[in-house]
Amino acid sequence: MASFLKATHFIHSNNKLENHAFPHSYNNTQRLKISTSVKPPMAALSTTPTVGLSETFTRLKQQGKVALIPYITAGDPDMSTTAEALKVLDRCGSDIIELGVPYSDPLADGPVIQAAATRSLSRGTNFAKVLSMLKDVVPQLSCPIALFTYYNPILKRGTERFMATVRDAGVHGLVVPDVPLEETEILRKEAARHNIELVLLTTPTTPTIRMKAITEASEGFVYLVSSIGVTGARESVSSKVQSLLIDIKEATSKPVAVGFGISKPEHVKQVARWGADGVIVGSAMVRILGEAKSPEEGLKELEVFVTSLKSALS
Ligand SMILES: O=P(O)(O)OC[C@@H](O)[C@@H](O)c1c[nH]c2ccccc12
Repeated sequence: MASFLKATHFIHSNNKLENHAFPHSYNNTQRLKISTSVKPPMAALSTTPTVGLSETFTRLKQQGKVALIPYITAGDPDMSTTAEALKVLDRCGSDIIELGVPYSDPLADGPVIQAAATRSLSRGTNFAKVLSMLKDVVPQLSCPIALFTYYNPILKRGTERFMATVRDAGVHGLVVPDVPLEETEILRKEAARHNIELVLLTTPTTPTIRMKAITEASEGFVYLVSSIGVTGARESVSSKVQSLLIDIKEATSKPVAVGFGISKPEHVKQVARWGADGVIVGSAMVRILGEAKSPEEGLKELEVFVTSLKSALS
């Protein structure tokens, strides 16, 4: 519990989101061995076997493409719509999907995602239900899933059991925003052992030395938070992102995806032009599903929206 309290305190007191870094506890060669020797059980049933996050970026880079990474909250408006939404997003060219586990105290989220989490929880969504939905749906997807969760569900289950469970559901990546890097060592170790790529975040206020440590420890990609504050659509993307991307790319050859406030095809184009390897769009997707007149309408609107973002990247 202590580490969770410290983690939440970290966000409250600094009003920012980032991870700290320890030097890598395992190297790339070891990592490669892990990824080739451990095959995801669910992917074997899939028509198009999914590859992990970093491999997805490698393939896209070879084609000169930038990854489109939508985020949605599981269980909003209901779990079967989430299952359908994952299929729609996949079919419309998403390269990775970030799926959020709803949490009652989502410190880093703005009003749209907070409201989605509240609705989802009030319908009875819990971690087990999200995982059982994923077990069904992941074999039908061609793109990998990065599960987004606050630290609490991990703490409750224990890191080892948590990683085994999410891996068993076919999840490839994990984003945990409320654990400072100093406390991610066990998470990273267990994630690597279960072939899960643990994505770490850096923000505009992260000092350079710390940013470097974060890029070194991050797996799959580096998540560049475009602006301080909480998630939510914004009018424009801060032009600071361009220089942040230059700095990060000087520090690492790992792919960098930008998120926070990206909600329009123009934003996506701009961020791609600045050299990002991926763009993450959350609140705009969540709003569509949450505000639609019916789940069917929401899915239709989601399809139109994600298609417009995808074509902005081609
Ligand atoms: O909602 P936005 O502004 O488009 O940002 C992406 C974001 O939704 C997703 O990655 C995310 C949802 N909740 C978070 C909390 C912290 C960091 C990232 C996230």
